[in-house]
Amino acid sequence: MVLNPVLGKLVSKRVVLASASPRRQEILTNVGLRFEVVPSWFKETLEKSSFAAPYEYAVETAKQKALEVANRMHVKHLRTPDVVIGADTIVTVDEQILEKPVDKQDAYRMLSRLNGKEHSVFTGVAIIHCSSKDNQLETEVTDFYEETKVKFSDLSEELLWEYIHSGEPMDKAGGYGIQALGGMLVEYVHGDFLNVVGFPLNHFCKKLAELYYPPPKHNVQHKKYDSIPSVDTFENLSDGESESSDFTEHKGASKLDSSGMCSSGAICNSENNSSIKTGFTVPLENQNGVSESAAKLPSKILELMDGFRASKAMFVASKLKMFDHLKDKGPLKAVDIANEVGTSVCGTERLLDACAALGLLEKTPQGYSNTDSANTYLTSDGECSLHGYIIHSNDHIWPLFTNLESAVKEGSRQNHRAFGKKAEDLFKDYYHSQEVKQRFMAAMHSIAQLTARDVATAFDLSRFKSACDLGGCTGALAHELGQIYPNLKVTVFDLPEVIANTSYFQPPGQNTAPVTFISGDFFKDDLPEADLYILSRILHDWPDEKIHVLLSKISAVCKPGSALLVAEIVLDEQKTHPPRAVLQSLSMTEGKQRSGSEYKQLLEKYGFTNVQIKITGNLLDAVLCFKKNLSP
Ligand SMILES: Cc1cn([C@H]2C[C@H](O)[C@@H](COP(=O)(O)OP(=O)(O)OP(=O)(O)O)O2)c(=O)[nH]c1=O
Repeated sequence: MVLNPVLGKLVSKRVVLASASPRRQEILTNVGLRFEVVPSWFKETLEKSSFAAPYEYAVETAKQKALEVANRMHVKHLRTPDVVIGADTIVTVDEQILEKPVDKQDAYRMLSRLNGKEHSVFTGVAIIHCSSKDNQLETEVTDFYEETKVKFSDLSEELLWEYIHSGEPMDKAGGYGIQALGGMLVEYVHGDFLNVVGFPLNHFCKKLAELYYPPPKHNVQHKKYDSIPSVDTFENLSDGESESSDFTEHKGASKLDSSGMCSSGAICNSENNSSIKTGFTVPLENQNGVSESAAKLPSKILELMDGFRASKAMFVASKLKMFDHLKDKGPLKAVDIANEVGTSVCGTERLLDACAALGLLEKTPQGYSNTDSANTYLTSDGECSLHGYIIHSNDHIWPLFTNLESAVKEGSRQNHRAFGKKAEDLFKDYYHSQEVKQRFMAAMHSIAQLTARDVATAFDLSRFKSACDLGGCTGALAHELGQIYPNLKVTVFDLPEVIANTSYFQPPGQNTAPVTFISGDFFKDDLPEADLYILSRILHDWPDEKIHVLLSKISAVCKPGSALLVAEIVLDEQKTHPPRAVLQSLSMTEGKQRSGSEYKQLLEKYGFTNVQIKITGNLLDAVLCFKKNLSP
């Protein structure tokens, strides 16, 4: 798919859409972009008269919306995003800016002004690349706008009021929605239709192309200075062709040279570029004007080369519970931590420095202390602790990955090489060793806690009265469902040895809705009755024969109208995104990761219909489907 290289650049980044507009969310979701939605709290109250042109107002508002979210996420939630996207749509007629109407009279005033005339719709967009240095947020703003001309027919008063009473105008700039009933008012549109709906997708992709795929420097002298992106079409972009651009990518940085110019020679963001970073590598020219690749920095490859060191440093610091010690007692010197943990002073110092370099710890003359992220995610009792999963990754997944070469050669999981045992024997360990069992459950619990809200809210499940989470382990998702849907009776169905160990993981306090735990084997035993069944992170692990047994059973107990909710990472149709899922496949379980169409096909095969897929942009996506009504 030709667009992949452009949007693909955002895949590994934490992207946030700073907008409550459902249209913007839909436009970006439809092209496969994964993002979080954090609506901006910025009040759209900039003084309009202070802007020379209406689009400047829209661009500035978009920028302020995005900056507010970037700052808030950095300060309050301590989750600095990589990219924040903000947008603002306005309608202008007779040099007046129209935003969203405040009431029906206001809508009437707006629509009357547009009646029978041509007007402009401007959307300002800001793309903010964020990074955190010494706990300070650093931002680089790229912004642009798009104009579309729209002409309304001559409309009667009656029609205008009928339209206003439909309620549609209220949350829309200019008081109309071209994508729905408002489309009937419109005689013609000149320009990008999606721009009117709230997001100029085409220009956005061109901007990304300009940022991530700057053309070679030798174009510089001859290129006209304008604000039009230097890459006009995407057709010529493919990952193969863009190899050199990959090598010149710098995290969170637009491609500007030290003069503030795009390497294309276009003045980057002549529309308004609020920060300019210097020192980017641009291809050098030799005396013949031919660009050389001497200065290219393969940052992506260097990052991958070192990635395993970074993972292991975090794993070992977690395993030695250094983050736990620092949470209780920090700041501490390396020698104190070494004494507490029983490690060498020099080794501990190196490990702590590595963690500081990775942004997990802060180092001051008083010693080392946890960053807020470390407190939240890396301590074993942190609010959203990932400790269990990290230990599982260190003890179980790491040894498997060190045998990846054999796994690829043989096409099978490498338990025998990694642990000196066959898969069946390892499974016996799981049965017999309390420690192994608890470690595994803690791993599942930490991931389930982190993903539960996304899964529980991916669809409106309020119509269901009872739900059964098959393989629901510690009940983390079940509790979240109970919180969100207080009338839902939730049951967790899992193996007896799992159910016997769930008490340790139950949330404290009486305020949570009760969850019922029932033990059984979902491949063999009768399933509890429910009108919503849930399979969260189950299907990707099992081979087709087992999935056949499981889905046949669920389908058989599901009454028509009952539903099945599947939570998995849904691959794109090319099966190369998101990378997390693709890399997980390398564990070589007998199961596999699937794309949206593969899930649809699979579920339809077992009598489910109306398959809906929600890409959450986070760790797990969700698929909801309904048991078909029996044919009459
Ligand atoms: C003209 C027009 C606007 N719109 C919408 C797009 C925007 O959502 C809205 C303009 O308001 P905005 O202030 O741009 O956006 P918003 O309030 O919906 O969301 P946020 O501020 O959180 O980003 O009008 C349509 O949906 N159809 C149309 O035809």
